[in-house]
Amino acid sequence: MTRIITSFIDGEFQPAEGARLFDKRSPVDGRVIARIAEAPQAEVDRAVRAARAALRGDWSRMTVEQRAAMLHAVADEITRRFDDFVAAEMADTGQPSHVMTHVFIPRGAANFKIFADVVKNVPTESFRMDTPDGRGALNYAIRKPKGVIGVICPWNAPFLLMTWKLGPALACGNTVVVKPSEETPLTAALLGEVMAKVGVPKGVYNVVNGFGPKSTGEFVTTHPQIDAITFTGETRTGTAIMKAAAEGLRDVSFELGGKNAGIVFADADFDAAVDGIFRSAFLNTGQVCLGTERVYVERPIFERFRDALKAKVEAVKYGRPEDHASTYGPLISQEHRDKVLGYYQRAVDEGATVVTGGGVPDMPADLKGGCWVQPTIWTGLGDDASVVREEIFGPCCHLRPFDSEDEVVALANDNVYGLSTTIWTQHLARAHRMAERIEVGITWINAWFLRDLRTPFGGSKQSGIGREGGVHSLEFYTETRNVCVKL
Ligand SMILES: O=C(O)C(=O)/C=C/C=C/O
Repeated sequence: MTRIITSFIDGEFQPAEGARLFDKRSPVDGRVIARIAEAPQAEVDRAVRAARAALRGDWSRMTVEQRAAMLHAVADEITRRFDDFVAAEMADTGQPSHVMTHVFIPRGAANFKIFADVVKNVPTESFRMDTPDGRGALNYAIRKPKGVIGVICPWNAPFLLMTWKLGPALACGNTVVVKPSEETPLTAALLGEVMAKVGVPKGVYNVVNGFGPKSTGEFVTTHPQIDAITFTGETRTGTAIMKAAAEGLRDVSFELGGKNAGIVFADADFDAAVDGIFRSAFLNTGQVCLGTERVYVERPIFERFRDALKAKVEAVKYGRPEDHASTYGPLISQEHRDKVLGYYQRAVDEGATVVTGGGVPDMPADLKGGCWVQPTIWTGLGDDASVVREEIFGPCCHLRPFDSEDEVVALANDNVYGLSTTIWTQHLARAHRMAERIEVGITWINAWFLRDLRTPFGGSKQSGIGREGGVHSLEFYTETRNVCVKL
């Protein structure tokens, strides 16, 4: 019997009777692994009303300490059900177990803990002012929840990215209506079980599944009782959400697309740089917004680096995620696979040298229905080639030699996106100079995807709006009010 996932509203999963169901297929082999209830407008409205009612209920009467303790309890329950979350995310995404157990799922608990601790320790400001009568006045700021937050989640790191938004949203006393990607509904549903188990007041956490335009996503972002919208995903979708948010003047927090540069200088720790660029280009089958799709290598080591990266790519092990020997998974869907293969073809049409990959692997019969593509490396393209400029969001990268710091800074900045960069050099001063000059939100030096959750995180240019992380998240998830008392 195929599992049915329904909306989670006001602390309960909704009945499936009468719901319009759509298939969730495994990216590994194409099998239907669940049927998902698409939430119509009326159900989204019920979810928003439940979230609004919860704002005025027990949740709003909790002290910061009580709310923080409850979020720690959520984190502990996630940890207790760690294997269930790993299994659900593997089923949804097809990504190998080590990616889940070492990278994505541990962040679920961490994202709740960090913000439970931030809200307990963050100061608010106060100013004592002098007045003509000599008696003065006292100003102090207070932070209030923003209200009902619409959380629109992506499919590439579903649980990590959903909880990255839920942690601060709930820690600040808001309530949420979550719309997972239609590709990856399982962990959001599982989190509903956790919220109920922990005793998070009904209506604080609500989940409605469905699609984007003219479906659940649009119903959430256009709902007049949604006070703010946070979204991680493609820039084009972000633009549409921002237009919807303008009606009613709702605030937005966006982490959007990227065309991130990897930069390797000849003095880099060679093996570390090869490993780092390999991870940044091919982890999660290249489906990471922070991932590297264009690699600039200082000319003296270009061929050696190209050959070393090629060897690592050709050593990946395709396979089912639950098979611990697997080191490489499928793309999320046939639609996305077609998009990536379209870029593979365009690269060849534009004259690329295909160093490795460029097509579809010959999979065993039981996996032929999956969304598999070969990890791919190109060289030889001009700086205006589409695979050098446009976000592909797949397991591919273009390598280009460079000769100077100024040249590679100009190359890295020559893009509409500005999310992240990973730079490999042992020249300390140069590393800091580069970090100053490259127009991105996050720069890693001799590292990639190394995350301190207290730091400001977000994109420049068309890679996003706002910064989340540590105290920075409070700017979006609270309203700051000033009180001035005449003494
Ligand atoms: O590490 C994070 O907090 C985060 O947002 C990662 C984003 C990955 C996007 O694909």
